[in-house]
Amino acid sequence: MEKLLIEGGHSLKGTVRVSGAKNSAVALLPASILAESPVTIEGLPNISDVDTLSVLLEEIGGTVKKDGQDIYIDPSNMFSMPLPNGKVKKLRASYYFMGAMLGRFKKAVIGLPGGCHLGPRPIDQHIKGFEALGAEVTNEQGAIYLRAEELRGARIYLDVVSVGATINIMLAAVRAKGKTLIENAAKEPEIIDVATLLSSMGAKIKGAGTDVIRIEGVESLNGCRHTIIPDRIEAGTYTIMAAAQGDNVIIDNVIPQHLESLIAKLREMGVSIDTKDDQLLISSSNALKSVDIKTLVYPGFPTDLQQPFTSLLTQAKGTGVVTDTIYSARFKHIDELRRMNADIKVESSSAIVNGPVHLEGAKVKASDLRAGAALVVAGLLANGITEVSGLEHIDRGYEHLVEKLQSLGANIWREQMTESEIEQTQNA
Ligand SMILES: CC(=O)N[C@H]1[C@@H](OP(=O)(O)OP(=O)(O)OC[C@H]2O[C@@H](n3ccc(=O)[nH]c3=O)[C@H](O)[C@@H]2O)O[C@H](CO)[C@@H](O)[C@@H]1O
Ligand SMILES: C=C(OP(=O)(O)O)C(=O)O
Repeated sequence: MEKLLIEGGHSLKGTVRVSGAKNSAVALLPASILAESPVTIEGLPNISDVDTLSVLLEEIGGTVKKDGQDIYIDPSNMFSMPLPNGKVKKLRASYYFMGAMLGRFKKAVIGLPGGCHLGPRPIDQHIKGFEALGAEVTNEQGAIYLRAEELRGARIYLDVVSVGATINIMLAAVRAKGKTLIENAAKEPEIIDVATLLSSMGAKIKGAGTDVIRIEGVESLNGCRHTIIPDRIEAGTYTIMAAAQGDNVIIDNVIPQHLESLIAKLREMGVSIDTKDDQLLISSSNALKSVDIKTLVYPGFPTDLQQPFTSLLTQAKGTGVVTDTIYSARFKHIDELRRMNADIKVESSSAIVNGPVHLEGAKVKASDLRAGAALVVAGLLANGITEVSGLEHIDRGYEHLVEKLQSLGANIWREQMTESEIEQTQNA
């Protein structure tokens, strides 16, 4: 087991290239199950969630070959094997196996998903959608059983705007008989990316990226080649790091429109950001002013950037209130930031951040993926050395974090943990 060490205070300068989007990748890979000939996905990030899903695709009979950042999946010999436990529990997105296997095989047994502990992560809207399409869904000892004689198109209104439910229902509905309407659908760019892959496979989908998606089911889907979109959350994380500690940083391979809410908030704080076709240029920031943020569904401020943004707010003058309306308990990073001298308190679903403070290096633990990103932002700013454990969370979503930050001039490295350190973090 490794830990991350960061010596704070070094400015960041130069160009960092953003990888393919984790939250697209985790849906595109299960979507390949629906094809009956090979699918190639280009530009996948090298992260552990992609590795876990690749192994799951092999477990159900797929042939998976990785070639750098591209992946070739031959789904022709896949079958509906139950996946009740094990790797399924390692990540949230294993729930996309439900929609994809239901679509192709009309049956699936999938364990309840894992992923970051952000408070309750219900899947009632996914199940409501599957049932509307004609599936019988039961929960037996922690696994979801889905069966259908046939899937029939339906009109499905989502009670909450959910990325996961929108994608999962799309995956099943592309193979249902007739027309499906998903109303109050989520509009995140990752949904458009999955719809683009499915359309290249022969699916008939209109309206992805709006709140009404229309799908006309087809008899079969074929293989195709697809290039993934850049990761807006990784891009946003480096943009926040550049705002915190940068001296002319270029974020390359971005779709700037995907980050409008973040860019607007950073500008409001006094950060100078220029946008080009596929780049963001962040000049060195002077005194930062506090702002309030509220996480919302896209195109609102993303919940996944709330945690790293909180670390930046510790450097701003005044009081900033961070409210998470998507995951109201996504504040496990706050105690760790306090260890580093941050002045933050949590009240209900908000964190109240007073700044500016001098952060101090400390031994801290990443409780989840973006909490880890928040601690790295803080470590880059802090006096002395910050040690971050819980790297397995960060590795789920950030490709080559250490190398990318080193190339920008950060003093950051990984070290093996001793037996007693491992014991301490496990008991913490
Ligand atoms: C809308 C939103 O910001 N979604 C984020 C959410 O997606 P993720 O797919 O995890 O969450 P959803 O978009 O599905 O859920 C949004 C909200 O709806 C609730 N819900 C969801 C499904 C359901 O069946 N019932 C239900 O009540 C969730 O508890 C949550 O409060 O986390 C991902 C990982 O951090 C992010 O990349 C997504 O951008
Ligand atoms: C919480 C996240 O991932 P997951 O939903 O896969 O746990 C995330 O991407 O910030």
